[in-house]
Amino acid sequence: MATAHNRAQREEIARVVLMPGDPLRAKYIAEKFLSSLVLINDVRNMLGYTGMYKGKRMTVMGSGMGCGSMGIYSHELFNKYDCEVIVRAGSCGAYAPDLQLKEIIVEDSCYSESTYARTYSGYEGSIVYPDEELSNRLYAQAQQHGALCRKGRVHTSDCFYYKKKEDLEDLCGRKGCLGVDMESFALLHNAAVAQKKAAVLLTVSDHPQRKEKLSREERERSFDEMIEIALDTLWTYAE
Ligand SMILES: O=P(O)(O)O[C@H]1O[C@H](CO)[C@@H](O)[C@H]1O
Ligand SMILES: O=c1cc[nH]c(=O)[nH]1
Repeated sequence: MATAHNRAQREEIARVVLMPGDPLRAKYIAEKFLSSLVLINDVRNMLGYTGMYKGKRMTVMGSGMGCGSMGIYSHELFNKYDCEVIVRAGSCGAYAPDLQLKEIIVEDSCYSESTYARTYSGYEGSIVYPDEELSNRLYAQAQQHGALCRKGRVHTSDCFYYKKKEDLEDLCGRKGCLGVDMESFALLHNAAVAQKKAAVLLTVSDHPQRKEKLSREERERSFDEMIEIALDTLWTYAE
C-alpha cells in the first residue's frame, strides 16, 4: 500500500508502535532493543523499524518535530496501517521549578493553543487526554523500574524558540503544565478521533529557569530508562 510519507506495506508495521521525535533515536532504539530488525521506512529519512522485543513484534518510528509532522505519521499509522497503540517517548522542557533533568513525565493530559485539532477534526477544546489505561500502565511500569517519574499535564507548543517570553505563571501555575513538548497534542487528538490508544512519556532535557540542558548526544542516546518503560508497557499490548 505505502503512502506519500511511508514506504512500508501494511503487514510490515506492528499493531503497537513506539514513536520518538528523532528518527536517529528510533534507529538507536531499534538497534539496541529489538532483534530480527527490518528497516520499514526511510522516506524523508523518517526511519522506522519493525522487530522483536522480548518475543513480541513492535515497530519503532520517528515522528519528526511539531504537530504537523506527528499529525501526518500518526494519522497514517492509525488510519492506513491499522495500528492500535502508539506511545510517544520524547524530550521536553521543564516549567515546574522542582523538575530534575532526566526526570520522566507520564502525561495525564495535554494543553495546547495549537490550531491542529480544530483544523483536523473541528475539535474546539484546548485539552486532550491519553488513553487512561495505557497511561496508568506506563506510570506503573515507571515505578517498577524505580524511575524518577511524575504524572501530569504537559503543554504542546508550536514554537521551540520564542521572541515573546513564555508566561510561566499562566502555563505552569494556572494551567498546571509541568513542562513543554511539541507533538503530544496532535498524537493524543489523532488517537481519540481514530478511537485508538495513545499516551506520552517524556524525559526532561531542558530546564531554562535553572539554565540546565542535556547535550545533543544525550538527547539521542541517554533515554534508555524511558525507552525500556515504554517498550515494557507496549509489550503488554503486543501480539
Ligand atoms: O525529543 P523529541 O521527541 O523530538 O521531542 C522534543 O524535542 C524537539 C525539540 O528539540 C521537539 O520535537 C520536542 O517535542
Ligand atoms: O519542546 C521542547 C522539547 C525540549 N525542550 C524544550 O524546551 N522544548
